[in-house]
Amino acid sequence: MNEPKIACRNLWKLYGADPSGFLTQHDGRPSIEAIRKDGYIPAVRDVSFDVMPGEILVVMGLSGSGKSTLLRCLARLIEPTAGKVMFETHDMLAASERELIELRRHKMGMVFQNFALLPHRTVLDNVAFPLQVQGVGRREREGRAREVIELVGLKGREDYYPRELSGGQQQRVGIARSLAVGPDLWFLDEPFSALDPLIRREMQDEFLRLQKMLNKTIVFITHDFDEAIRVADRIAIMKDGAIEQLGTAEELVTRPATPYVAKFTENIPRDRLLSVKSVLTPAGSRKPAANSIHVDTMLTAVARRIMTDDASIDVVDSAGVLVGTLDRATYIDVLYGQEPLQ
Ligand SMILES: Nc1ncnc2c1ncn2[C@@H]1O[C@H](COP(=O)(O)OP(=O)(O)OP(=O)(O)O)[C@@H](O)[C@H]1O
Repeated sequence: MNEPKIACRNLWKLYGADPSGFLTQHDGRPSIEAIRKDGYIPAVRDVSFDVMPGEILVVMGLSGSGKSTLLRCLARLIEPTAGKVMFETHDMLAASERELIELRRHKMGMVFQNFALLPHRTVLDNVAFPLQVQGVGRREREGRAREVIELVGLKGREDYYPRELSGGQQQRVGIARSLAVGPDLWFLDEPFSALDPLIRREMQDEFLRLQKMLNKTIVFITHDFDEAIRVADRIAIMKDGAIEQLGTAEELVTRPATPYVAKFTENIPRDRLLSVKSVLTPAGSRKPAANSIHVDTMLTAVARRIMTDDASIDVVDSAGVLVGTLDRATYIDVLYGQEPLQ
């Protein structure tokens, strides 16, 4: 059985006069109304989840919903008010300052939206910097830095200064720097939000390419649903410090747990997320037509045929058995929101 890389249980972070005392007064589970009434700010509210090795968990939510605070509580850059965070076998909230520094230096990588590069150091020195802090000798750290610089596509720019690079290139330096220590766990807080849309997409591709090779465990914050859909294994949607729902993009869209999630996801282009499975009309048992399609086909891939062919389409499973049919009316209703999904 695979153990989670991060397990977080009943995590709270309240801002205000006496958050711990307030939580105790309310048996550790105050309502949002009680929190507001007493003037506390619910930055993180009773959050529990696991992130499995190699998984990309995306955290989404409106501004102020608690995404950054949650991420920082996981690394204990912010002290949670209550709860538990396990990173592998390490109890993060019981760890000493010294252990925390060691864990952050050796096992965690962090990338934030303002790349925070050192302006008077070259690309090579910026990337090698975390290794220098670890006390790694010059030859070894520069060798490692060159490797990750090549990995992020910046070979040849080792001697440039940050001001001589574009925004996207600077962000690559930030990514290379966070990778230099070979972290197991990668925290990314809106890493691409300062970039213009084309470069942003390029960086997402680059990120996915890297992740394919490196297979890190990642917690990734973004405001942008397009970005979330591209990179996430699962998505957590936060509101007022709590996780409203955590699931795959398809689950959030097809089975929203709350009206808030339904509203939050209503503008996601469904054809990119949903497969034929979500729009099947039952069919009896008969021999499927020769031009039938597989049940896992994405809706976007059948758009042309649906629009040009008046007949409904037979849908089969991997064994070639008829599992239902797909017709134009249901397809349009599901995609354009006329029909609740099954
Ligand atoms: N040091 C602090 N003192 C008081 N309140 C704080 C502090 N830091 C954050 N907050 C509050 O906690 C809540 C969550 O903030 P947080 O920065 O985690 O939100 P976010 O979802 O990351 O927002 P954004 O998308 O704008 O970055 C907000 O209401 C914020 O004002």
